[in-house]
Amino acid sequence: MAIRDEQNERIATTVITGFLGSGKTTLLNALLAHEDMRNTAVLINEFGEIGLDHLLVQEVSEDVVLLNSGCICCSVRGDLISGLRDLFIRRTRGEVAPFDRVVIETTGLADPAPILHTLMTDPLLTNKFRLDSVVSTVDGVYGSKQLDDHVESVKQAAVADRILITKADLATDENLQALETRLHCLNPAAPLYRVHMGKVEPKKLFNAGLYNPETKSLDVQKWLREEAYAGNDDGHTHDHHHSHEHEHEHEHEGHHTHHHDVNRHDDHISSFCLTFDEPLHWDAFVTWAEIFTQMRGENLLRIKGILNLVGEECPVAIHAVQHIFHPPATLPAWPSDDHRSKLVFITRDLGPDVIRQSLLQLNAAVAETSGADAEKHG
Ligand SMILES: Nc1nc2c(ncn2[C@@H]2O[C@H](COP(=O)(O)OP(=O)(O)OP(=O)(O)O)[C@@H](O)[C@H]2O)c(=O)[nH]1
Repeated sequence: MAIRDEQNERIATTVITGFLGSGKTTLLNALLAHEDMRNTAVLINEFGEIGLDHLLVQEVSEDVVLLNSGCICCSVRGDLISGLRDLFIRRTRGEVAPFDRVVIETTGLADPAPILHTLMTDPLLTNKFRLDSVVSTVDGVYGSKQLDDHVESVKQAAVADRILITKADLATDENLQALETRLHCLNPAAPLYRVHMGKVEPKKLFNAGLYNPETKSLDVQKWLREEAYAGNDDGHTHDHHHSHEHEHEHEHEGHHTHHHDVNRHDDHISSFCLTFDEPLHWDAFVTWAEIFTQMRGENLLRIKGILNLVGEECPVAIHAVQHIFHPPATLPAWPSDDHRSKLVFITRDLGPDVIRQSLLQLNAAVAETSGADAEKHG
């Protein structure tokens, strides 16, 4: 599915999130030393905090350095978003190398959603940058306890495209497998990698977005990964029916059962895929999205989908993080012969039935109104 070149020109952006002390800085330091990070700009809050000194080779200006790997490292005091704009302006003026990827570390932020929302909706940024991936670090030792105690930790795992289990060297295999099973339930489509002192090939963390720069095309199947939600479809939340089979590329796979504790935050989380055989009316989907984001925004963690719309030949991709939707993208063609609408959800205290029924009801209402209008005018 080839697309226009301007998609290609937007700068791929990766956001690194994760609980306090879960290994974000260690990951970043390991990444910065990697030569595949050439052409990458990294935004961090403060150089001081991260201890980069031994890596610095050339100071470009007070807050920008060029590393051995060729990577540009930029420290931002305050707002990461204005930092991103500044960095882009410097790139345009030739003051820094023409990087084609940005990695943002969200130190000190419990919830990555505000940054993701700005990246997804700020017109100045969406023109120049595209959100490619969200990477979450989860502590191999304390991760389970953090999922129990802190809902932010659950949200960080739910919005991730890639999950890195850190400090695997300090945890037992049994604990790691239980943690992996739990994370896989929370977010079935995100590949899980165990890492030691942040060592991971950078390319494993990138190219999770809809646009695949290798093929210069939109790769819906790789992006949606609805097959990962198999067994959770239509009415089966993970509490009851989630398959513990790990279908994806774990570096270490686990097939273990775990014991449920009723108070665990992630026992309130469901992940599922809804499929609609009949085309949907765009007005019905928009009304549904408005109602649910206003009334149940807190319960939506992530939505991705491909829609078959009445009157449209081509599919439309939609993507939301919590209550904020990305601008919808019309794709140039269907990726396969399967033209059904598919929506994958990660939700909190919100099951698939109410979503399916409300969307179908709204769709029937819009169909009836448009049918009546057509009759009136015909
Ligand atoms: N043994 C071991 N220690 C690790 C590993 N990854 C990180 N650590 C240690 O864990 C501690 C916390 O790691 P950081 O990278 O600072 O974590 P962080 O998420 O950046 O922490 P904040 O910025 O405070 O949120 C440090 O002492 C690291 O050296 C690992 O894979 N193995």
